[in-house]
Amino acid sequence: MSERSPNVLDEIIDGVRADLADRQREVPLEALKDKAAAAPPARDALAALRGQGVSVIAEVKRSSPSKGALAAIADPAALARDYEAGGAKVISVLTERRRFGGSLDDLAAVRANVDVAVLRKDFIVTSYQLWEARAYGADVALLIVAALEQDALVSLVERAESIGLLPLVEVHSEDEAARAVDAGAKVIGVNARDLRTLKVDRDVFKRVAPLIPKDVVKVAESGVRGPHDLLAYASSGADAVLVGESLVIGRDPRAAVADLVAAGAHPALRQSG
Ligand SMILES: O=C(O)c1ccccc1NCC(=O)[C@H](O)[C@H](O)COP(=O)(O)O
Repeated sequence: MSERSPNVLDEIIDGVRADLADRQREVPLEALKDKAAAAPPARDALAALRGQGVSVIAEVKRSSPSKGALAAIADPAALARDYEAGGAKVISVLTERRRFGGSLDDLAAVRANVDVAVLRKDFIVTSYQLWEARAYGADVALLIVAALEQDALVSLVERAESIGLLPLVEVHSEDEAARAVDAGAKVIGVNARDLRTLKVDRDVFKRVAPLIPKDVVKVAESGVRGPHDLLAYASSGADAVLVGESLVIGRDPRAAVADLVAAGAHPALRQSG
């Protein structure tokens, strides 16, 4: 990446690379590929996200750099089942350990206990992590444009698709959206949170979404506190919203997802699925 001062995203990625080096020493790539080959086939997240209404992607999130500890989540599979019962189309599992308290075991536990597609939400910088994602059951993998040079982004999009993962390519600006489109992303997430500064600006989606082609699924990420935020994102063209914090800190995650799903199902929101 170009010369700039260190920021939160860089710090997270430094930790991710250190943990990754440990795992690569413990589990050779060939062993991971064997595990991926033995995993159940990937679920069709693209079809789920292209369905009627605004889809809800509900996230298993214990903590975050912006807020610290959010919820203990002793049983991520139980939380994911609640999300699914509320109508979530995809479950997002944060697998980063140091700042989010997640793990690949969380991912596997969630995938084994729901019937919907599951997203590995992490800071993916090598194809090894994509093989891990598939080996532990993920159907979708997050690729963050701000964390990748363009050639790396293109090659990770291709590698993800070649091993059966749907890449969700995350952007936070017009330039990043252009890079995601050039990389061939079928699903683009516009994150309201600037991962370098942690500032949340829900208007970013409104600015960036018009630059994304119509046939690409648009996911509005972060800052959804309830149905009113989903409706605002929907009015700017969101096909789906990705929600973490407000679900894990609430008393009834199933009802909270159901409320979002009901708001997103309003026939006036979308002319076609
Ligand atoms: O959540 C953070 O503080 C954060 C900081 C740095 C990098 C990523 C971060 N979060 C990942 C996400 O994008 C969110 O977990 C996801 O979009 C859900 O957001 P929210 O509903 O606001 O929890």
